[in-house]
Amino acid sequence: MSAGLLDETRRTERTEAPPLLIEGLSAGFGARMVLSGVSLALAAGSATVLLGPNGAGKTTLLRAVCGRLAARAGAVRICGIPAEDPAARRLIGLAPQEIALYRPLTIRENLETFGRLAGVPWRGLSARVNEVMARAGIDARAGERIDRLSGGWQRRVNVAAALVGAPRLLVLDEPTVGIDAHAREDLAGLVQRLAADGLAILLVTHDFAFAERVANRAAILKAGRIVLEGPLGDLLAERFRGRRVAEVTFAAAPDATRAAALAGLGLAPGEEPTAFSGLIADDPHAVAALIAALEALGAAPRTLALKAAGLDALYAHAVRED
Ligand SMILES: Nc1ncnc2c1ncn2[C@@H]1O[C@H](COP(=O)(O)OP(=O)(O)OP(=O)(O)O)[C@@H](O)[C@H]1O
Repeated sequence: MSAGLLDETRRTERTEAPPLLIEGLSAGFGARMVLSGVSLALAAGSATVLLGPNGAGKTTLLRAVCGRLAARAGAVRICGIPAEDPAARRLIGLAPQEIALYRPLTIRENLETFGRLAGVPWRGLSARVNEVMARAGIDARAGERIDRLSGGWQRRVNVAAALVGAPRLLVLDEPTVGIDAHAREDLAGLVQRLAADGLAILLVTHDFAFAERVANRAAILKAGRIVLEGPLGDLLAERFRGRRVAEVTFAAAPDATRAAALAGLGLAPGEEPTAFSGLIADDPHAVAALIAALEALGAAPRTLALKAAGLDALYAHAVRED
């Protein structure tokens, strides 16, 4: 086979290989293993949210994906290329949690710099930067310095910087930290467009509402293992068919005894001390029975709302289960 044909064959293999394939990955630091037997595949055009409690190993997994942590067992491949190969690194766009931009430089200057770092040749750089700015909706302010931009704009540029090298896999680490609702909507739209363009997206976030807007798959990591993974709609249907989430608030925070009694009714504490929620059957009798049980406890609810189980319920369910 000629060298040219071999190159062509390799290229074909690479384009057909999934943007991210993790198989049986175990990795850690020194004697401490953090990830055990993690497998995950991301197809082109899909967006996967990776969730997990603090310390579950999300950042460690991202490090392995970016080739910055060697596998003890298993493998990570980017479009078929081992993650530790520099060629794989060039196929990944990473938008880190901390805004990683040159503050005194303009948007355009930042993107040109990131383009050079990502190996974009000089000749195509300007056109590539223009294309990315248009895609990210930031071209109108191309000449403005980063330190003059709002948090929301800085986030958009942070994502755009990850796109200049024309990656196949985009990794977004907590992209909604520090931005307002409007900027969050803009960002959600951008991520959806990027997935529609064929990028594979790996999103790490604690922002369930954002994740629900943009992700079509979810993976939940707990103590270094994937405990749940699949299409979001299927995961929700499998676990919550015929049930809804009842969100209850009380006039005052229940004491420990009453909280224990509420737990007995399947109601777990929410973020506010007066808020509790739990799953109930999706029928009017179940609601009436819950209200009667609460009244019997002397804990008549101030409000009771029913909603479809979403990613937050799925996460709570998966993390609680052993
Ligand atoms: N450089 C390191 N050396 C030793 N242990 C580490 C190192 N980095 C992380 N760990 C440990 O690995 C475990 C997983 O950490 P990791 O940061 O991957 O979790 P995480 O899911 O990203 O958590 P968080 O949501 O808090 O960011 C933790 O117990 C952490 O202490």
